[in-house]
Amino acid sequence: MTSLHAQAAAPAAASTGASAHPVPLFRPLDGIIGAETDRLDLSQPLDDATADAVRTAFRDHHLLVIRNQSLDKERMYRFAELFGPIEGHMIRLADGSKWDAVHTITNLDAAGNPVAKPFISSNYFWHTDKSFLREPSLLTMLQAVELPPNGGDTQFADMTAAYDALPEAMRRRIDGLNSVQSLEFMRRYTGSAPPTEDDIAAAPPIAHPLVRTHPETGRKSLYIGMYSSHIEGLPEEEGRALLEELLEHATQDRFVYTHRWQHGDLVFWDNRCLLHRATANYEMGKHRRVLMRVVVKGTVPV
Ligand SMILES: O=C(O)CCC(=O)C(=O)O
Ligand SMILES: [Fe+2]
Repeated sequence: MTSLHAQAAAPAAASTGASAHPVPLFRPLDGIIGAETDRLDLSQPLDDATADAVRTAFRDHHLLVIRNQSLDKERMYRFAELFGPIEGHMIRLADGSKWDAVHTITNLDAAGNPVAKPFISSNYFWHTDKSFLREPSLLTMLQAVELPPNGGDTQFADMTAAYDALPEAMRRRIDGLNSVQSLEFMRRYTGSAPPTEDDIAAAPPIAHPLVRTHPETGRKSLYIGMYSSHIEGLPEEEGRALLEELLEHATQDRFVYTHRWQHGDLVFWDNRCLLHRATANYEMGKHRRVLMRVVVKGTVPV
């Protein structure tokens, strides 16, 4: 938590005079996770030291908020690339086309009018992006483009803290178990349209560790959410009950940070150790909510 403050030099762009104790680039948010800064301008490429400071802050805080940005697709893509290769998308739009690497998520219909039920309604359930893939998403980045006057928050839950807070007996019970992640299950669970045969063929159900070790911090966290269908080797009902119990535990208020979007916010988070969900706390059929989105590809969970 504190290593960033000890190590990071103030970025050149932000230094306003020599100081023996440079002000840290990011300051922690007043929640369980996350840090923010208003001292970066991502419209220009970052120098190496600043890029390193941002990556270190990401490792330490798992969720970063960079205020006052207005990036085009190209700049957002370039910034996200500092964290790894950019993920392609399998989701098809109504006209058969696929999402661009940098795409938008909105509550707007094809004519640009707000609709009460947005295109991806499963985003309102706790999840970690693409956990049904062999190599699930590492980092998801959103930039506010249009916001409702109030609400439209995004929530994040800290799966490392949730794991640490489990009773010893439960940790012993779940260490070493695998959960099966399934797109088809998720669509049923969230009441969304069933996937096509092609979608299922491209992403058949896959087992991932229920307790995942973060490749950079070495810390264990729960790897659960709406794609988690059942537990390998357990009767289906027992596995479901366990998954529901863990999800309920892990999404208690004490593990959750609610991001109240401000104009100009660029927010990105670590899917390896956080769950997230959109919230429907605004008048969806009346106000526009548009966010730009890009995702960094991850590796096989261990
Ligand atoms: O709309 C939101 O607040 C979150 C959407 C989401 O789940 C995502 O971008 O992966
Ligand atoms: Fe998501």
